[in-house]
Amino acid sequence: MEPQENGKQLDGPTNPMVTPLLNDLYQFTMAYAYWKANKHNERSVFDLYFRKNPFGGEYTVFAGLEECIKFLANFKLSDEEIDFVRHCLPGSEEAFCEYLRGLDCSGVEVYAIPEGSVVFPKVPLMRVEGPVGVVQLLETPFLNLVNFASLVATNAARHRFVAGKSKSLLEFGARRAQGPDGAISASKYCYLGGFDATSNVAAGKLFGIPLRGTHSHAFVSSFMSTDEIVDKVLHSSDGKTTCEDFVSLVQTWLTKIQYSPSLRGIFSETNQSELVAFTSYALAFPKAFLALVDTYDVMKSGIPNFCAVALALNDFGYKALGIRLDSGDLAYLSTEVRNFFCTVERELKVPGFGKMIITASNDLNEETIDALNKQGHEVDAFGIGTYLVTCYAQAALGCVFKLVEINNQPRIKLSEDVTKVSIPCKKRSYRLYGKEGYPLVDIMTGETEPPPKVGERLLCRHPFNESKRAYVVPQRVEELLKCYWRGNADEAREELPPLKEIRDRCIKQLENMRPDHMRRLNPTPYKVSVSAKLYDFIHFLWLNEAPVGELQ
Ligand SMILES: Nc1ncnc2c1ncn2[C@@H]1O[C@H](COP(=O)(O)OP(=O)(O)OP(=O)(O)O)[C@@H](O)[C@H]1O
Ligand SMILES: O=P(O)(O)OC[C@H]1O[C@H](OP(=O)(O)OP(=O)(O)O)[C@H](O)[C@@H]1O
Ligand SMILES: O=C(O)c1cccnc1
Ligand SMILES: [Mg+2]
Repeated sequence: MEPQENGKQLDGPTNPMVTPLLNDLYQFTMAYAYWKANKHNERSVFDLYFRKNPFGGEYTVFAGLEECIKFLANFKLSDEEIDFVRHCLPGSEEAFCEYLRGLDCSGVEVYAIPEGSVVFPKVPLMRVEGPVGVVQLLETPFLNLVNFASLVATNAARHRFVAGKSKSLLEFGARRAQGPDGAISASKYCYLGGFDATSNVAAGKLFGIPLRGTHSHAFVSSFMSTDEIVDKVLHSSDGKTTCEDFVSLVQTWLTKIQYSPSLRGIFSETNQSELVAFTSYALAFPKAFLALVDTYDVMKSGIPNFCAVALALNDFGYKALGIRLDSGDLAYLSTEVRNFFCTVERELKVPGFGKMIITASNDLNEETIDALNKQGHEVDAFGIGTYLVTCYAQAALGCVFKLVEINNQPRIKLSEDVTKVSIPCKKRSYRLYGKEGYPLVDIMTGETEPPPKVGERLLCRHPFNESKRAYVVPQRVEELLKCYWRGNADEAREELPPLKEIRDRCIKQLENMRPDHMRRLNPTPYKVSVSAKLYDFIHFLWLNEAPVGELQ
């Protein structure tokens, strides 16, 4: 099989560790047992879905699909891998190796909700069909590729929701992420979920994500004296004039600020080595000067030092970018800093100085941003690491992969816990939109049922709770599952869009949700339903498969 996308060979997954062996042993033992029983080519249908929205919310962002399709398109066991699998299955027959050697995904079909969509519990994100021997081997890699991707994309979307549209959100997590893949995946999917940029250079190169960053305390504390600045020359931004001694110019500005009537009193002496560090950074990046201002004291040292350098740059046609705060009370400090910048703008008549960018970082998460909003703050950009990329508030999404049909026979998995009962049958799903343009309900139907029609009243039933049902007259009907892989068949399938397009889709869908589903406190659950026919069938099969107990 030639893995192709519109005639082009599809690359493999981003992480070369994603191979058919990135699997649980039991997938191979089952594959062997299917093969032994000559069942391996039976046509199976599996649904990949999750049961509960993460982070106490009522929505989830679906991510990871592109990586799954790239994995599928390149699914092939090497001879070395086959030898290892054989070694793991003592007593297995040599002929099984022949089977594994010929194994690929040419007989597999994948229908999925487009990546970046807002999705809900129980509705299949992916429907995977094909010979049970090979589809069984897709369970673990697919779940691995979707679970963290969707969790971290949802976490990013929630941070965006609380920060608001106008703030810049920067992902700073590489140092704290769970290993290299945790870092790369988090950068990719935080961008998908609505972040603006990452500090992770590898992710910038791999996915074209905008790169952003400031500098650290090490840079500030590494400087000790003015003598360390050897080259003090700064050419103006238009190249027409030259400042021979930028260090002295900065010092002159610091003195001016010190004697400015409205600024006097906020500070007296600033830390000199910090000033040297800022000056040196400005000489390296005159067009993109920014400073971390909390190494010694934000208001008494960092801010006046920063302003002295920024004003000196301004004399030669450069506009400084802004500052970063990395400790202390971020609401209070950002407000104080903004006031200071505005006073400088007014007193020293430097237009735009008050609009300098204030970036905040330091163990930020949804709650702290919410608290800052409530207190009032002047932060323009949030740099977020640990809580975002490790998904500190919830360890896993809990996506599962369940058999719903084999040889055209619907299958069900029962459980004492009704939320864990699977919804049988090869299904279709639709999103029904109401009069106000919001999605109202997702509905699953049997594969052969006629689709819901615009303007036609339809009964939507809770899959397990008999009394929960509603009539819906959809104003728009969107079929959710689209074909992303059809083995070798030439028939059209969906393209894999660039990451930026997936991100745009995600942002648009999140904006189009009814606000009560999105709020942080006690959000309204979005309705997920089945057709009347599917409801009846689920309960018929349930009764059929559940043994009747006997009381004695
Ligand atoms: N106004 C605020 N309201 C609520 N939380 C805040 C506010 N300002 C900062 N925070 C958060 O409070 C915590 C403060 O962290 P911590 O107690 O470690 O102090 P720190 O400022 O980092 O001190 P240090 O300089 O000693 O590291 C961080 O998680 C930060 O995001
Ligand atoms: O959301 P976060 O996990 O805080 O990610 C960002 C943090 O990473 C950097 O410093 P680092 O944490 O390495 O050092 P620090 O704790 O001494 O600031 C940066 O200064 C932020 O504080
Ligand atoms: O660029 C930054 O400011 C940055 C990057 C990673 C972690 N903390 C801060
Ligand atoms: Mg920190």
